[in-house]
Amino acid sequence: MDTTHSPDHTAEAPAKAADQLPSLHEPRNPGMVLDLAWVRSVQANTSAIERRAATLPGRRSVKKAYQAAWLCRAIACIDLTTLAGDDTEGRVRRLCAKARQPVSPAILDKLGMTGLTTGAVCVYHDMVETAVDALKGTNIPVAAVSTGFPAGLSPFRLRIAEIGESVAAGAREIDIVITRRHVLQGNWQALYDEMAEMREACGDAHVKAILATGELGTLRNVARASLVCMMAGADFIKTSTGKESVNATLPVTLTMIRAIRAYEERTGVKVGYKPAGGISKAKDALTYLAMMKDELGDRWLQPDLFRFGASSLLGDIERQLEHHVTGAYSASWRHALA
Ligand SMILES: O=C[C@H](O)COP(=O)(O)O
Repeated sequence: MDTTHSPDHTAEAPAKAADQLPSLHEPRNPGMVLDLAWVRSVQANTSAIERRAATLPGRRSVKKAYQAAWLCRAIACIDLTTLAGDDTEGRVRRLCAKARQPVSPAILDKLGMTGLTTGAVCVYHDMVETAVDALKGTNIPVAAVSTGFPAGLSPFRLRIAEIGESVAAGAREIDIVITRRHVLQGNWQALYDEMAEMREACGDAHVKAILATGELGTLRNVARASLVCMMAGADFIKTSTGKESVNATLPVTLTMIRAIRAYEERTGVKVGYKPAGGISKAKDALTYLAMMKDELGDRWLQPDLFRFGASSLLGDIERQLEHHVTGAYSASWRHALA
């Protein structure tokens, strides 16, 4: 896999504000036969990847109006998430209200923006119906974490059945978790078969493959698992459940998005990317967006190809936007839910 550095670009605003985003939809990833020779040939130069990841935040600086535009784009790409054992219908309905109107109308008005929503709402299967109901009249999809999230170790037939139930309940996106053991044992055929069967169970719902990268041991494993999941038809590859001890990181992101680039170069198919877990600061969101732009180009700054999996990021972005238009920071408790 190519690990050469892409050239830096001047940090500039995303071409269009969120309310002017065209409704883009790539054809779904049809997958391909498992190419074991390709998988086994993939390497990851860990020290080069870590060096590159370490320099990116320092080289990036977007200010003022550009920063506000980038932050609005980040909001449009958030899978606004609640995945807690004590989730209630009330919490999910409040989250959905936030997804419909992520920033106060007064702030949006000053930014000259309308129609901004999050990319999706992400919940456990049990909360899908509530979320679908709360989002009626919008085009915001509900994403369900199915397949025995977060460990993914329930009996396989139950994981497949859970996907079917989430789709029947109205989920338009399914975040599945892979069996880490298959990666750790280099059992690529088993990973491919599992992923392909899960994708089939999703039907028309788009499928995001959660790799749980913090449990895969090496960046080489991350790169190979990314490729196998794409070969088996994943529409998105996603870093983490948010429940591992290490979740989304920049080195993992570089590794995964370079796998996406290699897959596109070989097949012509664009697969989406979702970093998830522990992304809670606006400045981190900007770093991720800059990395997507550098490595994959502007097309991957759209919500059909890029999402943040995040439960608390929106609150910090909202504070930054409020600061941008008023010059003052509000207390973080004012943005408690998201
Ligand atoms: O998929 C999304 C993650 O579970 C959210 O993680 P977070 O609560 O650390 O933002």
